Amino acid sequence: MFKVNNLKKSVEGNTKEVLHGISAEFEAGEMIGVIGPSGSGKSILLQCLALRESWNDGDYTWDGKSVIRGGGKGAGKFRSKCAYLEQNPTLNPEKTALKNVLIGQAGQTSLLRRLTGMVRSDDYMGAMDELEKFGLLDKAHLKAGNLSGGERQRVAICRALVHGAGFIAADEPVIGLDPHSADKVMTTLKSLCTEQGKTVIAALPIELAERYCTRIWGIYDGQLQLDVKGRRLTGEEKRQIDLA
Ligand SMILES: Nc1ncnc2c1ncn2[C@@H]1O[C@H](COP(=O)(O)OP(=O)(O)OP(=O)(O)O)[C@@H](O)[C@H]1O
Repeated sequence: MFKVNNLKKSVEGNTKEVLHGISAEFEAGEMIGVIGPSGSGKSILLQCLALRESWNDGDYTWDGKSVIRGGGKGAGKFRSKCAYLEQNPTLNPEKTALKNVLIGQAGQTSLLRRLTGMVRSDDYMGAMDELEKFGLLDKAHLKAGNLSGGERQRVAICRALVHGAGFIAADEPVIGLDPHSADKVMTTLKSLCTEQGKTVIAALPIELAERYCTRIWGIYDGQLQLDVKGRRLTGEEKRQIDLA
């Protein structure tokens, strides 16, 4: 179980608090859609939960173990189990999809590996297996720069999994994609939860959160205003987070 208690985060030299004490518990296998108006704190919350940002106050535990009490970046073994997917994944456009998967993401794999690109043959097989699972085998040897947006996002998901992510925070992972590609990415994320017991927390438009997620968090002004099962939200619920 993951538990976050009274998480507070300030920016601009700690002069502006943007998360005002978020508390929640969630389980492995959940797919949580985070919705809320622009500037409400969705991205920064995801970055804290994926240990890409430090926070100022509050505890965060995984199965009762403190990730870093009182906030902090770089919680070693925990950090390598989390992946953070950005809107436009940072793949090296000059390297193949396979190589991008193998080398890994900053924060999840060592700098040495990313600089030298050195990998073992087991890793190669693992990466090819993962690419195949997501229907990307025929793209493995294409340069990432020549892939579509949806394919790039799915390569980034493969990369996260190959490097051991059990927890994936995704910041608007389908923004700018056509509906078909968006559906493929969302289905991929959902299958990680239902079939592999991974945990996904994604900032999403309401309609996608309602359609794909098992749970919905509504953020308004740095606070968790809404925490409900994944379903169509009522007008009143949308009004609570100013999305009516
Ligand atoms: N590095 C930073 N420096 C200063 N302010 C920041 C920083 N990061 C975030 N903020 C502020 O924190 C608040 C929350 O930002 P965040 O990006 O988390 O919002 P969001 O809900 O993801 O918005 P959007 O939907 O537009 O992406 C905003 O007021 C934003 O301006």
